[in-house]
Amino acid sequence: MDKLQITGGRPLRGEVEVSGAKNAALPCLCAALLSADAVTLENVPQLNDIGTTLRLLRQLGVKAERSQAGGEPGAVVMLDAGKVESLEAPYELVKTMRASILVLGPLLARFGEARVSLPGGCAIGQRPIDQHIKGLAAMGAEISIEHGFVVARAKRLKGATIRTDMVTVTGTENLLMAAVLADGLTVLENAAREPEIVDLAEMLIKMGARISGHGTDRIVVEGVSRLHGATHRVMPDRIEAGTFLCAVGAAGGEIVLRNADPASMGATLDKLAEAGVSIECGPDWIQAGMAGRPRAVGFRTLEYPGFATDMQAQLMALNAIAEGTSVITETIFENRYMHVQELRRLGADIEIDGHTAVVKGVARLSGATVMATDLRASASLVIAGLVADGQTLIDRIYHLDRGYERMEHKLMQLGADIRRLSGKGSPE
Ligand SMILES: CC(=O)N[C@H]1[C@@H](OP(=O)(O)OP(=O)(O)OC[C@H]2O[C@@H](n3ccc(=O)[nH]c3=O)[C@H](O)[C@@H]2O)O[C@H](CO)[C@@H](O)[C@@H]1O
Ligand SMILES: C=C(OP(=O)(O)O)C(=O)O
Repeated sequence: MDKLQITGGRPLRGEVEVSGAKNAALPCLCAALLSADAVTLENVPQLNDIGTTLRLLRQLGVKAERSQAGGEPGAVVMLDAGKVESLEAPYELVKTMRASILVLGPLLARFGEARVSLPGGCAIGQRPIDQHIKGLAAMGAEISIEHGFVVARAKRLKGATIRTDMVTVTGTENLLMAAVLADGLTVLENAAREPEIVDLAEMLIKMGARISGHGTDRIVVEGVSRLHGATHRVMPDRIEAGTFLCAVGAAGGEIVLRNADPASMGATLDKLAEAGVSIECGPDWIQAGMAGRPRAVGFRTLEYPGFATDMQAQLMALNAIAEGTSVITETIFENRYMHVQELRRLGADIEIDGHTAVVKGVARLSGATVMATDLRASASLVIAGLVADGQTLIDRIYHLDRGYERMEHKLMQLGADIRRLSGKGSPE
């Protein structure tokens, strides 16, 4: 398994390109299943999760080709779901990536049947899919759990008013993709408002879907009988961008992020400004600088437009070396503090009490060997490693590779002393 070796203490200086958003690209790739015509996606990041999704789509019979656009960051992916041969998402692929559940809505809506392996629990929490199932059942699907698979059938889905018990991002995406081909009107109440939902809705609209209210908590969909092909550019990754901003806030220096979407990053930008990071934004760029230690900033994770749970670990790493004490509350996932014990190995002073973490900023961290436990936990260890004295070795970075494109190259470009040590053996 690959490891990252970081020698800390260098400020970050220079420019980097933000990649396309993983969490927008994944549903957009699955949306290609909704049409028999070809769909082209631009600005698709090169990530393990994208590779897994393409393998899954190919297994279903979708023709999927990716090519690097000349001079453009990100890749172009062409998808043709004209000849879907299988309606089953197998355990081997679903177990490595929960977002595989996003094929359920499109397969059921277009083909009247789908079998998707149950994703199971994962490091950051239980993450059940009961709301996806409840919503599809409300649209008339017969759903059962058989041999570890969700088996769903419906001759044609019927529009319905669905109010999910909590705000769920992939739940909203699955129901939205199911509703676009359903018979009649669907109203999604308590819908997620994340920018990635808006990106997906915009792609579906280009394919001929009739959707309004995306970006609010009430999405209205008027079903159509078929969708056509389209070309769509995936939005920039607000979590990757926020991770680089936390890195410069902790390590110091001055960076410019290109191909960013500051409009989708309000809560993160506000918190970093509160921490003392100087921030200037244009329509698609962010300049951020930091001299000296940041100030501690408390926060609660919330659904969009609140502070994203996917940024919690990275801002905690910044707080670990800040002046003062911060109180952090994780409200979305029940087990998203796995990075804390690893940050402690680097010298951080963090106490956990239930959903709350109290972080007493320390003046210095010291390099050590640590283990990545999930995607954003890995990113927080990278940030801490950039600040720590001496060498930090981060093991199990396959988690990082799920969601960050060429992270070590981008950090190297900014002057960090970081390198990948290739190891043998593939992760489970
Ligand atoms: C691929 C993708 O876009 N992943 C993101 C998505 O995950 P994901 O869509 O899986 O997260 P959800 O928004 O669904 O989860 C929110 C909360 O609702 C619970 N829940 C959800 C669905 C359900 O049927 N039942 C249920 O109880 C979850 O366990 C969690 O506690 O949103 C999360 C919250 O912003 C992000 O951290 C993930 O990066
Ligand atoms: C938790 C995340 O992703 P996923 O939902 O794919 O596990 C994430 O992107 O931080």
